[in-house]
Amino acid sequence: MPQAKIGVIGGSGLYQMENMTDVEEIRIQTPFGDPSDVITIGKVSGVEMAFLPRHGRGHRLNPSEVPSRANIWALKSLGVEWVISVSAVGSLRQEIAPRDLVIPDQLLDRTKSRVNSFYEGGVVVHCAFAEPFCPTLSSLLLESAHELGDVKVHQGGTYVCMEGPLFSTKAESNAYRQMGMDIIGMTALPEAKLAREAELCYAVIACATDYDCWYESEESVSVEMVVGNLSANTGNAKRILQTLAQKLPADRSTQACTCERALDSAIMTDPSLIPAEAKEKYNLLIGRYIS
Ligand SMILES: CSC[C@H]1O[C@H](OP(=O)(O)O)[C@H](O)[C@@H]1O
Ligand SMILES: Nc1ncnc2[nH]cnc12
Repeated sequence: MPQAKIGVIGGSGLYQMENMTDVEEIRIQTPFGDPSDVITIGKVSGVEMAFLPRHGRGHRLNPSEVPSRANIWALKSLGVEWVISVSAVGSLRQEIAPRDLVIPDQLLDRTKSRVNSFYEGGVVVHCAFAEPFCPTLSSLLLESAHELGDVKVHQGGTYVCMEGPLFSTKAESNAYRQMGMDIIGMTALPEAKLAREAELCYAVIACATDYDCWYESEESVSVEMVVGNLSANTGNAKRILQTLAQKLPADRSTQACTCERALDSAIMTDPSLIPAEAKEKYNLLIGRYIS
């Protein structure tokens, strides 16, 4: 099986990476079903990268249907350590204009019907999630975006993740603004939680496509508006990934982030009481802690 250290989950508008060379498509099965689509492995700036379109090619899966457990598991099984999500978001702040990029540093969960954890069936795990995005990866993304020179990028901000698939009401949009949220989307959760449970470094390039529906002098969000602004944004996201690929350190243990050891002291269940079948099932994620 080919391996890659970098995984990219493409969101709305990003279904393939044309700047990849030496590409190979692989279909991966996981204990949590099939990922959103085949995974393309290839080289970007000479570095191995695995690419997975979150909604499937042709955008067939709505945000609630995205098989996040299978997606994160599949990337982990390829040896991925760094996961970058490219995501379309609405802006809840005047200063974050459509086509700007944001590297968020906080998350608020407003999803209602998603499974948030890998662990069940006799394995209980409580990971720290105070810092939901990897600070190392986020700052390298920011640095890469700044180096492009012609992209407006905002450092930090809170991403509120709603269930969807309908967009928000004006009451909701204004309430999120009053709560201090900066951008809104439908997909960073449970992805970020699952990445943490799989000890992956995870960060988001959020591409602002609209002002949601709070801004009285602007048209409310529509798919047409999102798609119109996305083509410029996804092009910039691809350029950032090209720069980032050359910056990622070979060894995560030298970095300040603790993502690589997120399960240290997080597994509550007495290993001797974990059922043999659960041990086998979760070997990829927790084998080194329970054997
Ligand atoms: C097409 S607009 C709504 C859709 O776009 C975002 O998806 P993604 O984060 O995968 O880029 C948003 O979360 C919604 O799923
Ligand atoms: N306004 C919005 N709300 C939720 N998800 C979005 N994705 C892009 N724009 C969005």
